[in-house]
Amino acid sequence: MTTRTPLTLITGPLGSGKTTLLRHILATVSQKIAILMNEFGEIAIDAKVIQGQNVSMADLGGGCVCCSLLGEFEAAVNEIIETVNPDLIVVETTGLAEPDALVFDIQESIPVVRLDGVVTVIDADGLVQYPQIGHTGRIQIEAADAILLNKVDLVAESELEAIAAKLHRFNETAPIFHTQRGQIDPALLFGIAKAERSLQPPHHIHQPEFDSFSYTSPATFDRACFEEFAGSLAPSIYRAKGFVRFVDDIYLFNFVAGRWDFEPFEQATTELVFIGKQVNEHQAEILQRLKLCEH
Ligand SMILES: Nc1nc2c(ncn2[C@@H]2O[C@H](COP(=O)(O)OP(=O)(O)OP(=O)(O)O)[C@@H](O)[C@H]2O)c(=O)[nH]1
Repeated sequence: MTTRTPLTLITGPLGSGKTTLLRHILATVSQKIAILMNEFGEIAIDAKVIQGQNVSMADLGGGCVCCSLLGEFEAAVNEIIETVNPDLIVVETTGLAEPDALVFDIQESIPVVRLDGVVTVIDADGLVQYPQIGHTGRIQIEAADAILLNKVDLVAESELEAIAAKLHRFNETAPIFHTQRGQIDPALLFGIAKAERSLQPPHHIHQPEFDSFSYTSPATFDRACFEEFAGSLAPSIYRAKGFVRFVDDIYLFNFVAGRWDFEPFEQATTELVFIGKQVNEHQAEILQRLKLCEH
């Protein structure tokens, strides 16, 4: 009998810390890992963030792996096993993905892998700002074998208890680990799949309420102008990410629910993705404001 390659699924809402966790896993796990990335925006920012780390990776393009890209997903899994023969496969889904269809597909249709666990990363700060857990968030929590309640540095201890209790109502069995920047012993994330999992195919009608658009530019940006821009983005922009070139260097820019940060990052040019509800209403204004920040 051929052995099935263990496959771990990382899911969780937009900007909750999935790529940060993946970077931590890649930095701390010695086995040969292959990564499958699925991103929502048309520019693959996360794939570029991970690429520098000398790891085999396949990128599943813009869209949601949970429905329209299932065929591509199966093909990518088969190809990565044939070409790289990894010890482990880790899949990062978009924050908008509902993982139930994917879990079903992995168990039923891809004989070369076995589901090793579903890890759901939750943004504690996001849940304080937007306490309502929507349909997609609920499915992500229900599917979890382990939940990382991440960004605990941004939230008071008393609020964390209430959030953990809320998560527990949707999933009574998954352990909840409090983390900062995904720092956790990776051993707690592998070999954790539930023995019993519903094998009903989900009736999946996925209608993401989110849109995205992107922006690329060969220009250098004025940092103060860009920071003012980031500080006054319309509240409907929940997530923005990408690379920005300032005079001194180029940075990875991450914006989630009104908070943002920069990290020096080697990249050639400025490219940004904006994600939110009805973002297209703000597209023209955002592009115009970015133009004004170009040197
Ligand atoms: N303060 C704080 N920031 C964090 C923590 N974990 C991640 N972040 C920041 O949150 C932002 C988003 O992190 P990512 O890892 O890119 O989130 P993601 O879930 O991969 O995002 P999407 O793929 O767009 O859904 C980045 O600015 C991270 O540095 C944390 O524990 N504390």
